[in-house]
Amino acid sequence: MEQLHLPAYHRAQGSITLPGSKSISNRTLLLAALSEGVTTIRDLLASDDTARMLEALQTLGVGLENLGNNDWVVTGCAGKFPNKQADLFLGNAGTAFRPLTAALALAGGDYHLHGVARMHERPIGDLVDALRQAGAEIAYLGNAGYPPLQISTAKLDVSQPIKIRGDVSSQFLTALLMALPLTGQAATIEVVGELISKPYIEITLNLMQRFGVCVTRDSWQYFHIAADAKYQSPKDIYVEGDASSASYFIAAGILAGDLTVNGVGKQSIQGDIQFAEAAKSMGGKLVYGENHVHAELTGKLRAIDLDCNHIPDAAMTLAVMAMFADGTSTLRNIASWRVKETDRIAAMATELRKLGATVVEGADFIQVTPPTHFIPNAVIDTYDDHRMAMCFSLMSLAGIPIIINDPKCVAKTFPDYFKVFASIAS
Ligand SMILES: O=C(O)C1=C[C@@H](OP(=O)(O)O)[C@@H](O)[C@H](O)C1
Ligand SMILES: C=C(OP(=O)(O)O)C(=O)O
Repeated sequence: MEQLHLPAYHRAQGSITLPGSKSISNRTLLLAALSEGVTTIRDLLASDDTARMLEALQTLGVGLENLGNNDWVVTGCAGKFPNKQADLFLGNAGTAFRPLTAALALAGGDYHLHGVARMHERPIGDLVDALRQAGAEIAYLGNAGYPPLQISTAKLDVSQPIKIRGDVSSQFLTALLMALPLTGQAATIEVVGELISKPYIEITLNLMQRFGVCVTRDSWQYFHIAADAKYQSPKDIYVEGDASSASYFIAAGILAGDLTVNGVGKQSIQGDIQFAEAAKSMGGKLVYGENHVHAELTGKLRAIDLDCNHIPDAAMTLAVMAMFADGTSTLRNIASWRVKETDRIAAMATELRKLGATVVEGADFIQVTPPTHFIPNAVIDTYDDHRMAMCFSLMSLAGIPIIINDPKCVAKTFPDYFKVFASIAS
């Protein structure tokens, strides 16, 4: 297994420019394909997750042109995918797998959707249950409730409200929302139970509107799509920097330096920009700009006790920052960590303990008490989870040498992470 030895750094200085948002990139690619017209997408993320979406759209027969410099041209097919039969490998990309499941189930055709082994352990039953209410034909090819899936053409009927659970993943609601305009019928969604990761639904609604479909809603429980809803290309659309990726460099500035993070700012449509508020509550010294955040050395941090349901990805960065706080920190309402790239509560607890931390893990929380003495040169397992690798790199900025196993797992959303990290660390 490849290992990356990070030495004891003591300074993070300079500026970095973020890659495009994964969540915005994959939504924008799919919405452009579901639209009439040609869309030029600027600053698209180039990573494993977007590569899986691009490959899938190409296999489906959607016109794609790479202009270089992360700019792409998508020739929309209005959801009438030219290829009605396809085998789609989607890796571990939740933002490809879930939305494509819904779009293909409602567009019609014979499609085999599969991914890496971990994707076949990530639940999708709540989305399949909702799509089946609309008449979709979806079969589980492995364990019930999980990928891989076989989708077949079906006779759809969305005349009745579609009930969907949102307490395992918000991506199921995202997927259903984005796909329903394909039916050409008015449709109502009723969310059953608590909806998690709500800011990602805001991203979905924002981008659907950019592509001409306005969803009316009653808070977080009812969403309505009109019969004449039809996606139209906005012609040009820019992808803002990834706010989850920003968290690592905001934390780097707070822990060791004087760092400007370009690509996200107070105008960001991403929920993970609220990581900055959480970091400030720990004492982090931050200044927002229109399209950047500046972070500087803060010294001892304050421990926090925070409901992190709105920032599930960036909350992992808080868990590592908690190692430099003046007491025990608790990150709550993060049950979804258990069904992501790995069981993130278990993984985070296991790896933080290797550094000497005392960690209590619950069904939906993690409690971190920093050690009095850090254990140097800990060998960190990353569980094929990009965020584990990126989070733990931060330890080195506090003068703690650390070894990261399988560092290339960052390719899921940030292939150049360690190159960018090395450019600011000293
Ligand atoms: O909709 C999205 O783009 C995402 C939603 C979140 O997942 P959950 O809704 O499952 O928490 C987040 O963890 C993921 O990285 C991206
Ligand atoms: C959970 C994540 O990804 P996804 O669900 O989109 O695979 C993530 O990027 O942390």
